[in-house]
Amino acid sequence: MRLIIEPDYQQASAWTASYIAQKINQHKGDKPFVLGLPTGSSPLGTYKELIRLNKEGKVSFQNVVTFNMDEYREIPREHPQSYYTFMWDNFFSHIDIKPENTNLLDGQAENAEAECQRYENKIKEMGGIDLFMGGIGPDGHLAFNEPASSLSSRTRVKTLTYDTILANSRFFDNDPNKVPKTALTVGVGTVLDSKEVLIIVNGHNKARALQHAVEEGVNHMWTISALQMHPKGVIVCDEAATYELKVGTYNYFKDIEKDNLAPESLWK
Ligand SMILES: N[C@@H]1[C@@H](O)[C@H](O)[C@@H](COP(=O)(O)O)O[C@@H]1O
Repeated sequence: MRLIIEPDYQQASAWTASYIAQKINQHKGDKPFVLGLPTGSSPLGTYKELIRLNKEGKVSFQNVVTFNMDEYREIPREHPQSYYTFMWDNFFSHIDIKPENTNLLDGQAENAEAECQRYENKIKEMGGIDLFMGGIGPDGHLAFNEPASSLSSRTRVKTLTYDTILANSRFFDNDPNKVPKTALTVGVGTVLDSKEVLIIVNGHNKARALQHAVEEGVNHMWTISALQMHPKGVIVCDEAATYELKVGTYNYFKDIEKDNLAPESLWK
């Protein structure tokens, strides 16, 4: 696993966006580049940077297909807090992606199981995900794979924990009762099948999760820790998220990454 420690959120976002843009630009062949995407506040800075790079002509999404991680059930996709709305408001409508190349789970599907299977099949049809970007919750959940989710899980319906409902209530007038109680989510196994996985971890409230992800063993109570099993896992974090790491761990990753060219230098 690589751990990239950037001084602050803005620089972590710039690093992530440049890395993704570089991967898209390096992609060869007729097959589109397949990108997995998250919602939440963690990726917002990355989306802003990718929009800028797209507008400056440094990266194009014409040959990119996206799959989002998750979607709430119980609210229609037109709802201001649906992940569909989030993606169009914060990313898709600002870049040159073809609308038919964006994939999101249909949270309103009557047959949720069939919808999840359709999603898994579609990912397979596209040849798998080249790069899955993600964020994590304070309890280390990846997508909506709450603590104790199977680390080989596939796309399915999940019930949200009260912690997650509370954390996400900030988008629902701070009222936990307004937060959907269930969601459709890709599984940990779905994410791990991607050729590469990049997770953004920022802020003090993620420090405990980062410590478990990096320093503790693989454990279903911290589903992000499954990244340790991935041959190409990258975590990009800010300084604030490192506060629970041992000084030795922090110094180790700072040291082994110090000579690696930061991808943002490509754009200067
Ligand atoms: N399902 C999403 C996750 O995919 C996301 O990583 C998490 C953290 O969100 P934030 O980035 O806003 O802290 O929130 C939700 O629970």
